[in-house]
Amino acid sequence: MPMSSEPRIILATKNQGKLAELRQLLADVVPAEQIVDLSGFSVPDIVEDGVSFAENSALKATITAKATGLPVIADDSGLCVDVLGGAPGIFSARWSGTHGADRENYELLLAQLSDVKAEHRGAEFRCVATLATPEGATTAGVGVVRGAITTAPQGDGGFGYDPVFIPDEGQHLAGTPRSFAEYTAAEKNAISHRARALAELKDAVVATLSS
Ligand SMILES: O=P(O)(O)OP(=O)(O)OP(=O)(O)OC[C@H]1O[C@@H](n2cnc3c(O)ncnc32)[C@H](O)[C@@H]1O
Ligand SMILES: [Mg+2]
Repeated sequence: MPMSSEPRIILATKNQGKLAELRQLLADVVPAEQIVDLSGFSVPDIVEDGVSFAENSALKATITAKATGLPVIADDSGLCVDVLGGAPGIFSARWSGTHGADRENYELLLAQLSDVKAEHRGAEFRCVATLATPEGATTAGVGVVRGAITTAPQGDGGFGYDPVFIPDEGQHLAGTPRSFAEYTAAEKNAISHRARALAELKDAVVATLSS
């Protein structure tokens, strides 16, 4: 890999929470100064009209790579609740009707689940991360983390639905069950859907940057 501080890979997300996590998750394979966000690039507005995380993730990555001429990583993700048949799913970002209204989105979800007993509150975060080259090649990684929906928000960290999601794997950590919004960044990055999707992509990222 050339020792250059030129941007070499773009993270194609407008979500600041995702952006921070993706930067941390790539830190072991790409020097920080070679990873840039969308600011400074002219990319057409992307309509996420796919019907799966995979389709929307590929749309965001391929359109951005073609528009910028650089390799791109995009992430499409969301919360899938068992008793809602997998909703909000691909509609997670605008479940309440307003895109990116995190509090309204999780409050609506909690209201919808208000009569659902603890044993039926299972859910999972899903993420598909796509690496696209300007030539149109794509590689995808998929990640899932299982957990349960709380009855009230817990914690101020993270973003999106983190205050209402308690990961099953958190049970080995000390103390009462904590939501993702009560995890440190490192704790969340150790088990998250996004970390797992990125782990599947890392070899392809290294190969693309060294070609
Ligand atoms: O499309 P981009 O620009 O990447 O940003 P976005 O926020 O619209 O992202 P998505 O279309 O992938 O929608 C994903 C939504 O799912 C939620 N979400 C995804 N990962 C999450 C996580 O790790 N913690 C909490 N909520 C998450 C969050 O509310 C996001 O807005
Ligand atoms: Mg989006």
